[in-house]
Amino acid sequence: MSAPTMPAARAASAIDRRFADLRAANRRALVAYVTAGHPDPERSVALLQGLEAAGADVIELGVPFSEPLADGPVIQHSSQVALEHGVDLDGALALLSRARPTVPVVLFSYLNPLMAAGHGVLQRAADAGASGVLVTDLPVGADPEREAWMGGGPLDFVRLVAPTTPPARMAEIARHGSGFVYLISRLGVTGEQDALSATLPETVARLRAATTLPICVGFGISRPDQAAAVARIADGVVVGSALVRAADESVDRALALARDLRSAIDDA
Ligand SMILES: O=P(O)(O)OC[C@@H](O)[C@@H](O)c1c[nH]c2ccccc12
Repeated sequence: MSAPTMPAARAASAIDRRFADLRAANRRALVAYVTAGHPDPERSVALLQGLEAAGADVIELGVPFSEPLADGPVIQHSSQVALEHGVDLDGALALLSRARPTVPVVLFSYLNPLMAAGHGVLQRAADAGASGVLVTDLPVGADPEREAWMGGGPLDFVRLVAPTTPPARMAEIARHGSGFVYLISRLGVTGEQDALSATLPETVARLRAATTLPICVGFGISRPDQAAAVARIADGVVVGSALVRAADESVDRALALARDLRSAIDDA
């Protein structure tokens, strides 16, 4: 059984508008992942506020979770640190509403914290300033009722496609999402890699044929040259672990990396 398709008449969201503006300017998005509450709540707010000026077009705000199974060591550690600072889903929303970044924010969460928070959580997230939600462990068709909940609320529902996803399934996934489609560049967990997957351009082309949504690629992109290579084939470049690792040193380090990624993407 598959989940209901997104309503066709959905009004343009902040994410839609951002990608439309980028397309009109022939630019690609820098999508910056940070973990809420990492390296500590104060610096997390500073990071959220600084990322736009540093060139981020969309922020993925990770909700700290005790079993982050899709995440590699850098993001796992950041999640642990944030939890030690007492930042959970409610804490993440509180930090977001304090920071109020003007770029669209996608709340990145495992299903469990959202379930535990109950039905009003999507509206609370929207009130705190989120424009979208991505649930890392809720694939299309897995749980139509919960998917209808996620997709039927005030937030864009961003879905994940893997390099192994067959073309027909890519189209189905995209139909059940909104905002953009997140293409995982390779199998495995999050984390920096020396080389991009050689088959990435073909995978992006296949996804392109399956959807009109913007395509953002993440997993293993950490350096400006890698970001530039992805910017030549996709609509957006997601960088997580490299920014989180830089934030372990300082907020300035992370913002400097964001600026370097931005200029590489613009020059691509
Ligand atoms: O860390 P990387 O390799 O740069 O990849 C981005 C990734 O961290 C971010 O989008 C993300 C964080 N946690 C996730 C869980 C599933 C999918 C994606 C993610």
